[in-house]
Amino acid sequence: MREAHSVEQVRAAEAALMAVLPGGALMQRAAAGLAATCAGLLGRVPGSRVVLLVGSGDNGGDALFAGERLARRGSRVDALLLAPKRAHTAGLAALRAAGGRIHPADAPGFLADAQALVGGADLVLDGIVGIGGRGALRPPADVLAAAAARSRALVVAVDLPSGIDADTGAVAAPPPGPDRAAGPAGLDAPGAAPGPVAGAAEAVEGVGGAWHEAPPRPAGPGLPGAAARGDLTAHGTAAQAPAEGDAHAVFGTGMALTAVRADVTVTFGTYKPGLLVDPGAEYAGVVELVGIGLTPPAPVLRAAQHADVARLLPVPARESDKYARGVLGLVAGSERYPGAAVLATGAALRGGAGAVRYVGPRPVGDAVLAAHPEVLVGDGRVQAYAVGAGLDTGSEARARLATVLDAGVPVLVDADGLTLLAELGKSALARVPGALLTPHAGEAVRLLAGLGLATTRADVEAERLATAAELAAGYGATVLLKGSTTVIADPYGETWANPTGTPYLATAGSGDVLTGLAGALLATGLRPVDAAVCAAYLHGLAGRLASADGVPCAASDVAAAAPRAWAEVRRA
Ligand SMILES: NC(=O)C1=CN([C@@H]2O[C@H](COP(=O)(O)OP(=O)(O)OC[C@H]3O[C@@H](n4cnc5c(N)ncnc54)[C@H](OP(=O)(O)O)[C@@H]3O)[C@@H](O)[C@H]2O)[C@@H](O)CC1
Ligand SMILES: Nc1ncnc2c1ncn2[C@@H]1O[C@H](COP(=O)(O)OP(=O)(O)O)[C@@H](O)[C@H]1O
Ligand SMILES: [K+]
Repeated sequence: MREAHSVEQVRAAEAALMAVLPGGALMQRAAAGLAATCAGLLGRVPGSRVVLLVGSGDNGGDALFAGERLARRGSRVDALLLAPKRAHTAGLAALRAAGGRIHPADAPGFLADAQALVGGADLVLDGIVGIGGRGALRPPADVLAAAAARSRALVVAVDLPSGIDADTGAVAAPPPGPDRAAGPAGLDAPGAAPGPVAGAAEAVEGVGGAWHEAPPRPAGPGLPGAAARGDLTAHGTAAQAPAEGDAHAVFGTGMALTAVRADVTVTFGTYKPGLLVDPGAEYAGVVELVGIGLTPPAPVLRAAQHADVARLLPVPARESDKYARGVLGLVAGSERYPGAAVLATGAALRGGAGAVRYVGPRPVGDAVLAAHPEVLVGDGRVQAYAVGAGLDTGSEARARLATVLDAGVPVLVDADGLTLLAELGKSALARVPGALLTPHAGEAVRLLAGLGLATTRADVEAERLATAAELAAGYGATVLLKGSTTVIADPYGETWANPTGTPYLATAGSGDVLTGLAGALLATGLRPVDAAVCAAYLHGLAGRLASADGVPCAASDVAAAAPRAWAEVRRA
């Protein structure tokens, strides 16, 4: 399991450790781990070209000391000091002593030289800001972040990609204005007002190493799954990329980034939530954790791995029968949307329950039976309900929802069921012993409106953790908020980020498949939060398997791949 801690928790743990260690020891531990990862990525260290982007705080200090270690092993190291007067003094002296070259941002011609160095580097180390960062990158860091994204160098972020919010994963929008001016003293200039934007185009696995079957990224020399930079379009900048060193072209086309896009992030002591949640997770690339001896308290966010899910997945006992394994009642589909019922039942049959009972209009039941003859049709006893996929919002749907919410068993509410729930308000869940709500961002907006809170889809997408927690507390239910990073929050404060998935899951009916899996797991007796964590994980993995080699998949392919996902998890 990956555990993430807030900046406040990291600072407290760091202070406790620093009180009993000699000065500078923590930074040396961090720098040693960082240099070791960089050396592994470079493969051959002597003769390699390493460029350090050095900001004004300890994040820059880490980069300088790691640069010192690489210089001593034969790398050519160039440090670009973005705030020369405030660069880490001891780190600077150490790098100088090891033969590193220092380039202060207030030197004439700095920007053009800096871009040329970044363009020719094998590895760029991003030590601009770490957990002390606030808002968008300031000039000239923003321009150098863009240069790093264009270059063929591997970009390694120190602790976290500069510019992402460590606690939320939000990436600030660029400040308003036609072109961004950059000056030598730019990093000391006032910061931009933060405002989140969605992450850009690259498809990555989110949390590196979580995957036994990594996505098809070209492998770097030393770290399996890490990308060797070769494809400019991966960073969405190739079409506009100006010639290296052409500062005018850079400013003329507004080529600046509000955050660094890393291939690899080396983070210290513990994961930061922003590394596990998009858009930050996408900017972080593959994340490596370097232990520095911190002992932080309970995490604010967790991300499951195969073994965690394997421990939770139900296994039938020797003398189980289908009722003991759990029966899911699926209240889904309508004459208008019969497919949702067919998809959800198909997935539910692969979700570990003993039986799936379909409850709904007769013609839909016939369609379900035609596709899945093993489904029971009609009312009967169940251990959990899943209600809402393709249900419609008319009077019949309302009556069905009311019956389910009164049945005294755990209930998963999805899609149209959520629209109706938002109208009814949280009191509608009063008699449900364990509710699981599975909104996408648009449905989350409606649910928040049901609590009297106005927001937008963009705000939900930028603040996924806060939104899920707010809904969980407001409705007294577990909430699985779907999206490029699916996050899960229960009403007692437990929060998870799902590390599996692929943008190929953005296909019609994919949410119905998730409903089927999660509903079945709920019926087996898992706690709603555990059912949600397992279902999201399996769904993401199944999506990856169904779209292997970049072949688009349909939602029914995702359901069909669920047993393979299950098997892969179990093998762990
Ligand atoms: N915690 C631990 O256990 C350990 C922590 N360690 C390391 O320390 C790091 C934290 O160091 P830190 O506290 O010095 O802050 P840091 O991230 O360098 O940034 C602060 C500076 O950045 C500036 N700045 C802010 N926003 C900006 C922006 N948008 N764009 C540009 N600049 C911006 C800000 O300037 P100001 O706002 O004051 O003008 C200030 O000067 C941590 O991430 C890890 O790497 C390890 O060494 C060992 C163990
Ligand atoms: N860009 C993306 N990356 C990864 N997963 C995604 C992405 N977009 C959507 N998904 C996943 O696909 C599913 C879509 O569900 P939903 O929005 O309910 O679709 P539908 O209503 O068509 O079934 C969710 O599990 C969501 O997390
Ligand atoms: K950084």
